[in-house]
Amino acid sequence: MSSSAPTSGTPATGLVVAIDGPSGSGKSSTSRGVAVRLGLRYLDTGAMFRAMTWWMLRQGVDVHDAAAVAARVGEPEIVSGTDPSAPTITVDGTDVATAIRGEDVTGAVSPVSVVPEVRARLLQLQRAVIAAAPGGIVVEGRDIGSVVAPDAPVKVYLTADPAARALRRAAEEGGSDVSATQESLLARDKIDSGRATAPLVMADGAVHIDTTPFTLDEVIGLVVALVEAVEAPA
Ligand SMILES: Nc1ncnc2c1ncn2[C@@H]1O[C@H](COP(=O)(O)OP(=O)(O)OP(=O)(O)O)[C@@H](O)[C@H]1O
Ligand SMILES: Nc1ccn([C@H]2C[C@H](O)[C@@H](COP(=O)(O)O)O2)c(=O)n1
Repeated sequence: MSSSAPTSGTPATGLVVAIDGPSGSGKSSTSRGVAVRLGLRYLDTGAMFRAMTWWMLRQGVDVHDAAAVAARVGEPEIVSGTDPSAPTITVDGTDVATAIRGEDVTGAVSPVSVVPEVRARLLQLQRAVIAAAPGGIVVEGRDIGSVVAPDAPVKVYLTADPAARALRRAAEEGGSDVSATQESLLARDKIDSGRATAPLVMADGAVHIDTTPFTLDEVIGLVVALVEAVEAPA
């Protein structure tokens, strides 16, 4: 683990644990595990970008036309349920939890995510969810520690070797092609890190955990220890 300098200030809301990192580094599984162990809420911001993308595709919007995407960004109602044992996501009342994991959405989410109007709309929704979780929340994505909740008292940046990430993802998907999976992860990393607005970066004050040698339970334990250290009385 390594850490850069801490930021100053505390959030106006309850405890926020910000977890960022590249695709397949273990953000969702770690965040849910930490939230369950600590009795916190959980928000998957990637699911919100996927939900927006799902809606654009369904409306026939050309996802490579940023102006066309920006023009429609205010229309869908995206609602995230924050129970870490059973997170939900709906668009205009339709459960899209399964649909947003399809190849069509995965292939289109990067161009939608770079559109500044998309990021601005989802940032507003993300901050509203955080504000509605006064007991504390674990929030995961790409820009949580840098943009969404820069004052979060616990910030974690998860990574893993591309080969480990591809193997884990392929195993999850029932043995899909590992090298194709790795290529797709790396392509999304490149876009996420290279975009002008809210690129994937390790936020100031974040603790870096390379999860490659650790089991999921071990990584959850490391993050829980970081939270407990922050919450312990001086
Ligand atoms: N430390 C770990 N050891 C082994 N497997 C892990 C570990 N962390 C996560 N995994 C597994 O790796 C896969 C990817 O994890 P997860 O979906 O949590 O990553 P992610 O960073 O949220 O991905 P994405 O950004 O694409 O949503 C899952 O099958 C998960 O169970
Ligand atoms: N805070 C976030 C969260 C996600 N994205 C984008 C980048 C990803 O490729 C895509 C899907 O996220 P995933 O489900 O893989 O976590 O959404 C983002 O730009 N900012």
